[in-house]
Amino acid sequence: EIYLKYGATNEGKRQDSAMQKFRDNRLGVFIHWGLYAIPGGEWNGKVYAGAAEWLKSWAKVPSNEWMQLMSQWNPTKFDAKKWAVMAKEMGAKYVKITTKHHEGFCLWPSKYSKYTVASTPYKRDLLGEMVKAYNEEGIDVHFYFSVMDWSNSDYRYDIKSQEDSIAFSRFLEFTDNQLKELAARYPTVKDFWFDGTWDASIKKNGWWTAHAEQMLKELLPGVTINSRLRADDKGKRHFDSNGRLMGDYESGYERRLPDPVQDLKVTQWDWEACMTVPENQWGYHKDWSLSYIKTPFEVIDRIVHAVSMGGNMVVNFGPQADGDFRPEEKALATAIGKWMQCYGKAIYACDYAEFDKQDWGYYTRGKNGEVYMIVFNQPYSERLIVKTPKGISIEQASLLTTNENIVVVETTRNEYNVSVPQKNPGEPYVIQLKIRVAEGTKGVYKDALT
Ligand SMILES: Cc1ccc([C@@H]2N[C@@H](C)[C@@H](O)[C@H]2O)cc1
Repeated sequence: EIYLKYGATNEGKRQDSAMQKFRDNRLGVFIHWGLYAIPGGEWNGKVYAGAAEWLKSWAKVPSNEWMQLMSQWNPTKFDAKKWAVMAKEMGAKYVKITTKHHEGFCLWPSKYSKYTVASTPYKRDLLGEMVKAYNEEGIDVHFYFSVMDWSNSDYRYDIKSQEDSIAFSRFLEFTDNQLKELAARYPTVKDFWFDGTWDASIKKNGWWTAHAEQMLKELLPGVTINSRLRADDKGKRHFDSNGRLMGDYESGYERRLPDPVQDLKVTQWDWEACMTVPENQWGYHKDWSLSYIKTPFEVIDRIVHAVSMGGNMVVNFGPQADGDFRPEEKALATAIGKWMQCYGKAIYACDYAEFDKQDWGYYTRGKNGEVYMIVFNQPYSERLIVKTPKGISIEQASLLTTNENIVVVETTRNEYNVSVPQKNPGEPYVIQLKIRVAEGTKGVYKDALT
């Protein structure tokens, strides 16, 4: 054990009601919206295939030139209520909003920066309108906040001189002020998801990351903070030098997921994955033909995969500069919502089932011990193999949507063939298992002598 002043503050998973709500929410929406939506991946006639919210970097645009985009910021089609209804109909229980991305443009009228909505043709407090509208739909609001701020001349990638150190301490004070401002203006916010915290300057100031976490938790009791903010005394990030998770949930699964067989360690802590629909695009990009666009079932697979391993999934949307969403994203939200309407019982407030994963799909476990089989790959054998943990047997199985009884045949100790539904549902479907914990029953099957 190394003594740490700025290491992990939690021992194991937080068990308070705010964290339980975070966990039970399971499905979130990411909203990446900023000046980058205006050029949409194109600069001076050249279209860049990289992340559209990084266009300033790809096209090497100086900050003062980039911030002139503010004069064009006028999302006349923005309607917070429509955005909230879209998230509601998708079945999202929370929304993570980019309050400020790396570019430094603030979606709220911050008094600590001149780069805010207040200094654009569309003066309104967009963040405030979104918070109100989502909350009115019963949707929790989480704030994405980029510490790295390309618009602030005090930002430093590293601390190599006394001047760097003085400038960066001014920058950290500016950041504290913005965080306090966000907490004061929008006290219903439930979470801060920090990004832009990988630079050496932050790793050398682990104390500040611990202070920022503590400050927000004092201002907003119950608020959750992601691991990505945190660096310990030695600059170790996410997990401290003693291997303990910092923050309240692991947030390293960005556009990737843990392996459901090899990476079961993630079930020991809370975690949240986030994903894009085109591989690289978080912000609005005008040309989605440049990369593969995931189908609704491919997005749903990732949502279920995360929940089956005790994690949350946040699906990204990149609104247009005019404040509307592209048709593909509206269609995706509708398709996910339709599926969640039928099968959400196997997702919301569900967790890792501790059953070994099988080829046909994923397991989740509900609050009352029921186990769900979410079937993505129905085998030609028409039998879904289930191997139960020692001492657990299957009592009964039914199709979640119709309650149709599903035949279960025990094939050997702790192994069963669960039949597929009479009529193929034609979409990923859910079988609910009623399991029995058989205390101490002697198995009827003998081990082979080899
Ligand atoms: C290398 C890299 C840095 C930052 C990112 C940001 N994190 C995502 C959540 C988006 O905000 C993306 O811009 C992505 C890749």
